[in-house]
Amino acid sequence: MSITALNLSHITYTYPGAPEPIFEDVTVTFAPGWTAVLGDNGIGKSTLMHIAQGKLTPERGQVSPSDAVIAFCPQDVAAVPDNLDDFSADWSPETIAIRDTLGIADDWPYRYDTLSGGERKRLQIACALAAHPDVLILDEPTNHVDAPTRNAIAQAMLDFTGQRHALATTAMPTANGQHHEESNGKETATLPAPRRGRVGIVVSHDIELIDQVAMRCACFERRHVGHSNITVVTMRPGNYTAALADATALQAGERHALDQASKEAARLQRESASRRHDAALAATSWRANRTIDRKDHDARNAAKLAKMTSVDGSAGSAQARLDARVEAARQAADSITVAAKRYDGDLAAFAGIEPSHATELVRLDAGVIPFGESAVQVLAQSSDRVTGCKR
Ligand SMILES: Nc1ncnc2c1ncn2[C@@H]1O[C@H](COP(=O)(O)OP(=O)(O)OP(=O)(O)O)[C@@H](O)[C@H]1O
Repeated sequence: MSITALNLSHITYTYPGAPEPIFEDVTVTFAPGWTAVLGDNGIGKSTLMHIAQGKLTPERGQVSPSDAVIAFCPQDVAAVPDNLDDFSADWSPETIAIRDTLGIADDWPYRYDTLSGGERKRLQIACALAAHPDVLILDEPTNHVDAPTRNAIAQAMLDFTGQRHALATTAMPTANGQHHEESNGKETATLPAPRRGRVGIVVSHDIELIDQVAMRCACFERRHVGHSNITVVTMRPGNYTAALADATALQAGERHALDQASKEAARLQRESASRRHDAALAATSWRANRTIDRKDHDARNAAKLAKMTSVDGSAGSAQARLDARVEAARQAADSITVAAKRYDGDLAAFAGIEPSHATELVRLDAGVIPFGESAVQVLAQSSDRVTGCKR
């Protein structure tokens, strides 16, 4: 069978006892050809692969098509392939081609326990390929293997999707001392389109492998939106190098957009606070006007102007409009998602702290603010004077 894609739609999953879901409403489509799954340790790559295979059932969401044949090759080389016996007896042309590409010696299926780690890995992958799945998931297939083995694995992966292409070759020794022509990984052509409706998914941190085989990268990322972090999966075209360039450019743009939106929200907030302050002063001045000397025309005119600009209805509605703009600007800033910061030991950079250039940090109305057993008293007409006092 051949499939058009493996679809994971609106997946939500929480491990039993975990305080929050590891995924919430995650949707990702794996098209034919190889997709590299990238992301930090512990972000949930293996978990999503278990959901794809049906080993874990999501609380919400579906995997389709439900009848796709999915083979999984685990990271652990100790895991003996389920179909090892079938493989040992399979001498079909397709399986012979797989044996040749991966340099599988005839006796290997009969002595799995005595094989080296790299040999077991090749045999595990050969068995998974020999099952002719619609979807093949490889979990870290090149951990602890040498360069010739990695290149043999890459070539077998490309054969699976019908994407073998011209690579320079080197001789790879097998356990029997035979020499086997294998790729040295130097690509001589760009990756051709897959010729079969077969989906390959490789979870890997091996940049060289990903650059050799991947048509696209499913990037698992923690994203900061509003006031929380969520896990999203972003599909980026191309191999690791292309996906990294894409992600870097996008992140720079997002950070810039967030900075601009945050600055605009802060500017409007300052303007709103300043107008409130002016309005409060004007109101005070208007009340004081009653006691201004009749002959002090300057003072009386200033007080009248203050009333007109601040305490009448139009000033009130202008303030309301400004407050609405402040709220809209805040919501705009909150809706921008950016890559969540990772803590690398630099607290100022992690928390986004930088010295303020403002001459005024806070302006408080006069009064007393309860503060635990103490209180903070703000003196009238002196926004720069704040004193602490016992209640
Ligand atoms: N059975 C489980 N019960 C509870 N939590 C689990 C279980 N299995 C995994 N986790 C947690 O889920 C998170 C994701 O794990 P997962 O193995 O999917 O990550 P990963 O991206 O594949 O990591 P790595 O790159 O290190 O292999 C981790 O924090 C892990 O501790």
